[in-house]
Amino acid sequence: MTSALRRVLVLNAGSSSLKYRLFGVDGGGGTVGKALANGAASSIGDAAGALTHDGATVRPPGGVPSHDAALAAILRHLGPALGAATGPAGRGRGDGGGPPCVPGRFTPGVAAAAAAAAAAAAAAAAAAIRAATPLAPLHNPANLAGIAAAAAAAGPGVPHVAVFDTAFHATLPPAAYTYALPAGLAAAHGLRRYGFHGTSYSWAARHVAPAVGVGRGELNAVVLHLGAGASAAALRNGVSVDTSMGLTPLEGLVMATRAGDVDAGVVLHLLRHAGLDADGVDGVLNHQSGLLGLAGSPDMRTVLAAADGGDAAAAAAVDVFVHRVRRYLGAYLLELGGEPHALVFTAGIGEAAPRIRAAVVAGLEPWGIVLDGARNEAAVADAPADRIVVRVSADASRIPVLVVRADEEREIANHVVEVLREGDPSRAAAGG
Ligand SMILES: Nc1ncnc2c1ncn2[C@@H]1O[C@H](COP(=O)(O)OP(=O)(O)O)[C@@H](O)[C@H]1O
Ligand SMILES: CC(=O)OP(=O)(O)O
Ligand SMILES: [Mg+2]
Repeated sequence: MTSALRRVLVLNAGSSSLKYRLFGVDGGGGTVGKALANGAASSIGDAAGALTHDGATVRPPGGVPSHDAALAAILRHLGPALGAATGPAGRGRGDGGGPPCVPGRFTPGVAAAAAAAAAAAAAAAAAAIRAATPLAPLHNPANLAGIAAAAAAAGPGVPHVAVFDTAFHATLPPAAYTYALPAGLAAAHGLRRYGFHGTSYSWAARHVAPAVGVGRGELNAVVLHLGAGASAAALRNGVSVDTSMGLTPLEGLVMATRAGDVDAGVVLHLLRHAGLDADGVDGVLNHQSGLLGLAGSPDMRTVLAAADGGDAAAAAAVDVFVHRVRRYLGAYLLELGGEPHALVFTAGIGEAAPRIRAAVVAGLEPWGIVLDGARNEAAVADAPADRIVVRVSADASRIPVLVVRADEEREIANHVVEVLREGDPSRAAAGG
């Protein structure tokens, strides 16, 4: 059965991006192989929005207005490759045909979170994902559109798999996932911390463990996923034991447009005294806050450049961003007993902003964290393109500081191959 699995198309919708990758599958369906096509829509909703296909970038006038528009453009571009991969309509995986189309990274419904597994995205699953959209309003609609559009493009008989961004955090202990709300109310509404960016943490664990010479099941690490959406996680024995995002991807770190942690009293104050209703508060906290709210741009590159140019608000935004990351880093170092195998930076800012890395670990030498200035400045731009883990700490650092090139698309494909190899998606190994 699995020998027919030849291609996996991954669609990965972030809050500001829609990345895609078409993978070949090697070893009779067993392992994810070469990327056959690769690209992204970036800065969606911004005038600077762009589409990149296999390294060539085009900037449509006015940008890329929405995830729907991004998806349409990507499928238009992929048309020939998809056709070649799927063969005539109706030829599915079972008869030598096409790719499972894989819209990735959903937030689950409550039941799916408890089951903690990647799940088949049949119509019922799509309905469950739709029902969970209030928990991930920035992500689920884009991924649901991905299912529909990919189904239309690939034709019948091609399996679709949803990989849940929360599944990796199914191991959170109750002390970490419980909100101190009335227990009955919390149970009735599924109010608990779920955590997100699981695909990225799963990828980081897969590669950091061998890099520091331990088995994946032994790895203790603090991982900082700093992208447009940002979160932190503490991994003990290879699994998540704490994370900064909560019921929704709004809690925790300062993000591009999301506030992260605020006193819940702020919400009440805005409702009672600022003339806002629930949608208005949603708009403020999810879309107008974070770097955008503090500094006028959601893009850390712009904010850093403005800070360099003497913009006090931009400099303050960087300080708030870093302060919040350090608060979680300190907590997670304590939680892991002070001596994890690694401190890991990953995602857009984590990979490409040496200054942010340096600020996050400044003064932590007494805690065994010593950056190497030159390595930090060079990473990861100067590392070979196929190097996933780059060390930026000094040799004397008791805790290695590593930068991991995030590859959520390949990790999604890894999970898909695992799911389809199992045959029964509901028995899939937790991941994503
Ligand atoms: N050289 C850089 N310096 C600082 N920030 C960067 C750099 N390159 C990218 N970023 C930031 O990374 C973020 C995007 O990260 P990414 O993980 O791709 O986001 P998404 O959550 O949309 O997947 C953007 O906010 C951008 O500002
Ligand atoms: C879950 C989440 O916030 O994702 P992203 O960082 O892609 O916005
Ligand atoms: Mg992301």
